Formats: sequence, C-alpha cells, structure tokens
Amino acid sequence: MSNPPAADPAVAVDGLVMRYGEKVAVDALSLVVERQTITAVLGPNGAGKTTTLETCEGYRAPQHGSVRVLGLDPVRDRTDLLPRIGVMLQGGGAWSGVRAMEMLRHVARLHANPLDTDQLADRLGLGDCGRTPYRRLSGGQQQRLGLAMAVVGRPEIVFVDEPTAGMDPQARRATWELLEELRHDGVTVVLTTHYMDEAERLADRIHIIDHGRLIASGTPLELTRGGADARAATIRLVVTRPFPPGSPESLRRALGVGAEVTLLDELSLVLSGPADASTLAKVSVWCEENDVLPESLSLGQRNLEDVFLELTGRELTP
Ligand SMILES: Nc1ncnc2c1ncn2[C@@H]1O[C@H](COP(=O)(O)OP(=O)(O)OP(=O)(O)O)[C@@H](O)[C@H]1O
Repeated sequence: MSNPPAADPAVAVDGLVMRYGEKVAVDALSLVVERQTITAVLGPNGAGKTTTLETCEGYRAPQHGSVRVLGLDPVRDRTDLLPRIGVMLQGGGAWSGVRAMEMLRHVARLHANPLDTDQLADRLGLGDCGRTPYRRLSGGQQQRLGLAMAVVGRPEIVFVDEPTAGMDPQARRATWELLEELRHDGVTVVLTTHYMDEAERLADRIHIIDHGRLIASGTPLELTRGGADARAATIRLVVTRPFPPGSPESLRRALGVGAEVTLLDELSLVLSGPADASTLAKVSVWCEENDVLPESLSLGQRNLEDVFLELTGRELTP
C-alpha cells in the first residue's frame, strides 16, 4: 500500500522576484514554511520582508517565480484561500472612526466559526479600550487589535508583520503567548521581525533575508551555534583609541585558523570562532604588541545579531 501524499507545506516561495520600478525588493527568494510552526522572516529595514508577505497574502502577484499558500495560488485561488488565512498588516487595517470592539466583532461575523471576541480582547488587554475609536488607540493597542482581527476567524495560517512593534513589554509577552498558543492549536504562524530576541524566543525556524535574498535558514540553535563548532561564541573588543590600520587582518593572523574578525567601527570589533581562554590570551597579547588599550574584552554566547554580522559585515539593528 502506498503512503498518502505529504500535505503541501504552509508556504512555498520559489524564485520570487519583486521590483518597484528599478528597485529590486525581492531577489530570487525561495523558502518553505512547514505547517504548524512559528516561522520568523528576519531582516533589517527594507530587506523585502513585507513585500514577500504581501505576495503570500495575495495583495501582490509574483513578477517572477511562484508562491503557494496551503497548496493554493494566493491570487488565482483568493476566494478559497481567504477564509483559511489571517493577516495582520503593518498599518492596522481598521477604519479610523470605528470603535475597537465594533471592528473586531465585524471581522468575527465574516467567519463561520470565530473565536469569542470578548475573551480574545481580554487576552490581548483590549478590554479597557473597546469603545475607543481606532484612530485614538495607542500604537500598541492598534497592533493588538490588528492581531485580534487576524486570528479571530481561526485561520489555518496567520501572517503577522512586525507583530510587537511599538508594544510595551507586557503587551509583547501577551502577544508571544497568543502566538505560541496558536501554534499549539495547530495554526501556522509566519511573522516578520527585526527583533532578534523575538525570533529566538518564538520561532521554530528562521529565514534571514537581506537585500531581498535569503542568506541563512535554520532553527535558532542551528543558526547560533555556528555550524559544527558548538563552542562558537562571540568575543567583543572595545578599545580606547581608534584601531591602527590593518588591525582586523593582523588580529586574524594572530588568532590563526577559524577566526573571523569584523570591524564594527573605529573603536570596536567582534571575533567569532573558538571562544576559549587561549583565544582571549591571544587577543590580549595582540593588544599589547600593537599598543592597543582595551576598554572592554567580553565573551558572549553567539546570537542572531552576530550571525547576521558575520554573513553581511553589517549590524542587523544599527
Ligand atoms: N510601494 C513601494 N514603492 C517603491 N518602493 C517600495 C515600495 N514598497 C517597498 N519598497 C522598497 O522595497 C524594498 C523592500 O521593502 P519592504 O517593505 O518589503 O522591506 P521590509 O523588509 O519589510 O522593511 P521594513 O522592516 O522597514 O518594513 C525597500 O527598499 C523599500 O524601500
């Protein structure tokens, strides 16, 4: 007896190219989002995250390549797909004069089997502002209402663009908990963010994009543990006077095989590779030989910011 065919992935983007005039916003991007995961698309401002999401949501047709969501074409099969997806837009998506709870109840009525709107509003701390017109809500409240509108119809997949931008820490935590609960209930969550802590805390899988291209994919652990070297960590060196010319190269030579040195600015650099006492000792000796006075020399667990820096030579959050 043959096995049943595997279900289509939640999202399959294949060779997607999107341009605005001359500007290439998405550059031959391919990625897959497995069902019932939280998947983060991480990248700096302008990386092409929103454009990619809008294409998955059917707001834009692919100019080249293809996009499938739950096995369907988001533009051609829009009518079939719409009841099965939830979308939280960066701009909110509510009318400016409508009261918060009216808006949420209106969206709930569009769905066959919506969540309880009062419970959902309470979960997201919207209970106190239910009668407030949308335009008078704070940025964080608008975000939370947008999230409630995206999930109230019990979608199979929810796209959330920068879900916690502008939220206070308590609202951020409530949002994270709601997204984790959705995944627990079998919903696929695709979120964009440029907060690494959000991606590291929430995501089962992370796709890092830069200039419209996929530059790395993996679980948070796969990305941060540095491939095969489980000891990989990051050493930061901050100095009191600008580094002498050629410092990154000379330090790399001093440290030997496997070390990466990236100059952040004239007073700081990061090293990645084996992080142990011997490396720290070599850095100290190099400082002495090159008349460099350290202000701080620290060793920390490699995080997604370090991964991005190594891949691009730039900081994710400048
Ligand atoms: N409507 C538009 N017209 C022209 N250029 C656009 C338009 N929308 C986006 N762009 C450009 O396309 C590139 C990708 O933008 P996009 O919004 O997809 O990136 P992003 O990763 O979501 O950024 P952010 O984190 O700032 O939201 C950027 O250079 C942006 O300036």
